[in-house]
Amino acid sequence: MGMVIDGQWSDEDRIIEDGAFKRAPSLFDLEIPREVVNALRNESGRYHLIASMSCPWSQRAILARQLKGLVADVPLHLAGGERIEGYPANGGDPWRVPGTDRDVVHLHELYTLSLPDYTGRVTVPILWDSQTLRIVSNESARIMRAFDASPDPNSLDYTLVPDALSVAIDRLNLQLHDGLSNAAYRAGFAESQAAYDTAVRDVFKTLDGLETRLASQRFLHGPVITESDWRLFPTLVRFDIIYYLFSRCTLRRLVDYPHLWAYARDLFSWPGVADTVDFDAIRRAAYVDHPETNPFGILAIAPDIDWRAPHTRAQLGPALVATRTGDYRTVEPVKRTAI
Ligand SMILES: N[C@@H](CCC(=O)N[C@@H](CS)C(=O)NCC(=O)O)C(=O)O
Repeated sequence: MGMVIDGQWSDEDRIIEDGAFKRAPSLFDLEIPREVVNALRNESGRYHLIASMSCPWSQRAILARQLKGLVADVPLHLAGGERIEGYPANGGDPWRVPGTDRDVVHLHELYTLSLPDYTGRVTVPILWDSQTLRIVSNESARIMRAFDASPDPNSLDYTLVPDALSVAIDRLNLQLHDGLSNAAYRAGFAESQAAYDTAVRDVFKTLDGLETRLASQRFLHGPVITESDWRLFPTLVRFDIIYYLFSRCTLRRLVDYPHLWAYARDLFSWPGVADTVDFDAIRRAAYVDHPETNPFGILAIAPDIDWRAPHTRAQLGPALVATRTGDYRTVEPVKRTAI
């Protein structure tokens, strides 16, 4: 896939160790300061989200932007297309860097504009400051938290990380990352049987645990929807179309888990959420953009499943959100504008 070393693009990769895929830490991974959180709305148009519809980590940021009503204030730019020198910024065409009169073709140029001697991977999502011309963050978890912390003046101002649940949310997020969301990539990119075996075991152990958990409660932490749910959702969306086959997670499909599958459709039906899902982009990026694992670029047919089928989860109780003052309210859906 390639990376940037001392400010220069290199086709070298440092992501496999002993046959196992190791996700590199994000370099721009500091807590996003309060001034930035406040400026997201107060200085509308200053911060830009660069993301890809195929990428689950990007989808987390896109979801938070959508759910927290930041669509008009934080413009979204979609990167994607054939990976030559990593992600193209605009499908291979020139792309004007927000805040400059400079055009770039590859996303790595944004990284080196921000940090000329950058060494690391060139990943999405990116939160870009068009005033200082710096990457504020390239870590979806940080971006989600910053978007969540921005009070929404046009809707019920709820938080996805209520104080009373924050420890449980952090703990579960970590388990879901290690045991499922990242494990699906460990399975897919494994270069040894042992690495694959470990990863795929983690994936299904985690899915089995989620199925039990969601049999008796509407969301991961009970009746209230939280960040953990929205971090899990992009992984579930991708399961049957890419992780099952492309990543060889072939023990079971999402649709084989009745509670988890209904839960995923419940989240999909949330206002604005379907707009964050591009099934075709997800499939194409996996099958066509990875010639090392799929040399003929043959696009597997999409499974015949209906994400809009009724989900019946309301029988477990109403969906609640947590206000910043700590009480719970039933959700009044707000129709969000398209992304
Ligand atoms: N820790 C990052 C991971 C982001 C990430 O790995 N994104 C993938 C796309 S799904 C990427 O940009 N990969 C390109 C590469 O590693 O070269 C986050 O959650 O924001």
